Amino acid sequence: MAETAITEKSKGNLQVFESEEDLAVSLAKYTADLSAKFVRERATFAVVLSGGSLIYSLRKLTESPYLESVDWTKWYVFWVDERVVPKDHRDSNYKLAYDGFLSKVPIPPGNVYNINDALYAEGAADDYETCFRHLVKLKIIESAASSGFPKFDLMLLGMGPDGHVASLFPGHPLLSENQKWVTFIKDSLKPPPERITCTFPVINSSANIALVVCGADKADTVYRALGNKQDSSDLLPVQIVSPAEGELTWFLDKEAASKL
Ligand SMILES: O=C1O[C@H](COP(=O)(O)O)[C@@H](O)[C@H](O)[C@H]1O
Repeated sequence: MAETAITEKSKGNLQVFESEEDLAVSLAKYTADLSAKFVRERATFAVVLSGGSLIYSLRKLTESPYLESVDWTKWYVFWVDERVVPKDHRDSNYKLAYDGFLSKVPIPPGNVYNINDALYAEGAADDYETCFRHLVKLKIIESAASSGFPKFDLMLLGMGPDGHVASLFPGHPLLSENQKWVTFIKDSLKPPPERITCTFPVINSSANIALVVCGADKADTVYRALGNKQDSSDLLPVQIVSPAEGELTWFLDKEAASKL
């Protein structure tokens, strides 16, 4: 394993890998270890997925030894964001995750909570929030003691080259949404324009967040987020990721970290 650096920063734990392949190996172990911990402690593991390149980086989890050793029956799966398209559409984050991850591991289908693709954006966001509230009552999702927002065990986030996370884009008014758990956007600059997204209070209530970022096209944004020169005005979405009571771990390949 060619891990080049592990350092502690106020911005979270930073892990930089020689290659995306090494990153994927480490991400699988990190996720499997958290799964074992939460299954031991509370008999469930509530995991939130992103779309995009993150799904490819989860591939090692679908292989030995994790395919056999992870207690997949205890997993509950959610999405941090989804595009308002049918779930068999090529832009669907559900389809991406199903094809690249979920179809390869024995998670009970009833534990997979995709966003309702039969509803318009507003309705789908409300419906997903209602689903979260129900599962918090059932204690499948924990509740953050201080805020009452849902506290997922693990949130696996990607980051776009512009610094967006989930469907929370730079400069968008939704960055300051502080009441809703799930909301919608109809003017995403990255297509498709209509999306559903968890809000920052939900993201930042997570017990663990992994920010998984690969590729030279993201190096400038990673530098802006993690480099020494910090500008607190006009924060990028990725700079707002800061779990209040949880742990943030950055998984970077060396291209993404090349400007640090
Ligand atoms: O549109 C989206 O983009 C981000 C980042 O994707 P990536 O391919 O650059 O890693 C993704 O995390 C998000 O879920 C997705 O809807």
